[in-house]
Amino acid sequence: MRIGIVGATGYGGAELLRLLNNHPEAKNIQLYTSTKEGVHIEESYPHVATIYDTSLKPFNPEVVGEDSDLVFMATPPGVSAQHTQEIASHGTQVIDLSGDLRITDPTIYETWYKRPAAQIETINQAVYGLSEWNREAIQSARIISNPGCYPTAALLGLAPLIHNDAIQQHSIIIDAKTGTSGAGRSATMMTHFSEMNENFKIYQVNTHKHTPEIEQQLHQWNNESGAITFQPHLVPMIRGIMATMYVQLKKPLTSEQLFSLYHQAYDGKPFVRIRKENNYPATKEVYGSNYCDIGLSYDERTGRVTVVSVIDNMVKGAAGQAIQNMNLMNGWDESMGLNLVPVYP
Ligand SMILES: NC(=O)C1=CN([C@@H]2O[C@H](COP(=O)(O)OP(=O)(O)OC[C@H]3O[C@@H](n4cnc5c(N)ncnc54)[C@H](OP(=O)(O)O)[C@@H]3O)[C@@H](O)[C@H]2O)C=CC1
Ligand SMILES: CC(=O)N[C@@H](CCC(=O)OP(=O)(O)O)C(=O)O
Repeated sequence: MRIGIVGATGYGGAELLRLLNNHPEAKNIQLYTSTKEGVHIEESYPHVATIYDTSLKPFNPEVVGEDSDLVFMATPPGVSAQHTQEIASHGTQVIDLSGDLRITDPTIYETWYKRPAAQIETINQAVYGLSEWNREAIQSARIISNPGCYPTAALLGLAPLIHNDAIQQHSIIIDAKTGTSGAGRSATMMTHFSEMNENFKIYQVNTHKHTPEIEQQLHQWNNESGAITFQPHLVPMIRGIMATMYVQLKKPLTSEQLFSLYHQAYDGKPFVRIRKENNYPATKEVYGSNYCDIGLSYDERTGRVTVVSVIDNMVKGAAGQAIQNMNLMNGWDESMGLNLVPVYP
């Protein structure tokens, strides 16, 4: 398959390069740039020297569409909104890692992203690529909106309870922590070493753009579901997300019933692992892999469940899930190229 990566010099692009090197169907990979035409990828990323002997080509959506069977858009907000339709018009599959096509209501997108939404025709064609829960639609999709990193961790953790209508409306609190690679390769005041090392920050309080994305999917699963509290934090690590979620149950569950809901949902799904009782996942235990590990506890005193969900933001939260979706779209084994043991320690 001929694959194009737009935004190959960014962190999402670099992670696609790492993973696609082990993918048997990814034979012909072209890399596109908006600023570094003609530069060898090794100059941006010496760690891929001798593995990718390729120079960056200028990003022209018409050429990219013509020359590719599938394109990954690993680009900042706004780029996919503008160019996906033209790329897809060549019959090319598009997987967008940005948030441009995830929100189905353009008014909600514009409120949270503070920029113009994509054309409604493009948004309507895009299928939300939460691989474990939207398989049939993904299998027949031409355009995928790859989920955000926080929504992936949060939604995989909440799905079994929401599907079983077990949660009291308005009781969902998602307390999430991420590493700095989530902010991309460009240095910012928020993430540079002196600001972030030995520090722990809360950010975008009640205003993060992943809030409507999580609410939209929860509502599609259960129309009783409404507003949530979602609070991101930045911690001094590079990769990883931990979403700790607190939800009030409608009726008490035994611990056995709680674990049974999660096993019914995820047994047979290769990338979601449910921990045993009293065992909680750490971000390092999924580092560099496509796993989402989930730990659970029901507190009889409060009637609340605590769900702990961890992913690697660069893999299951971006490039890994994008490749899982590429596999589903093309009728391949969903694990193809993704059989990675987490890097530990
Ligand atoms: N990092 C993460 O953990 C995750 C990221 N995402 C999303 O994936 C997308 C990429 O993120 P990430 O790789 O971290 O970001 P980076 O900032 O590291 O990389 C983005 C790349 O996009 C390219 N680019 C910028 N403007 C344009 C343009 N107008 N046309 C074409 N290419 C352009 C740049 O490359 P060049 O200058 O060579 O053109 C740049 O290297 C973002 O939307 C991000 O929000 C989603 C989930 C997780
Ligand atoms: C540390 C940091 O800044 N993380 C990013 C992660 C989100 C992201 O990558 O955005 P999309 O997946 O929606 O494009 C953030 O909070 O905005």
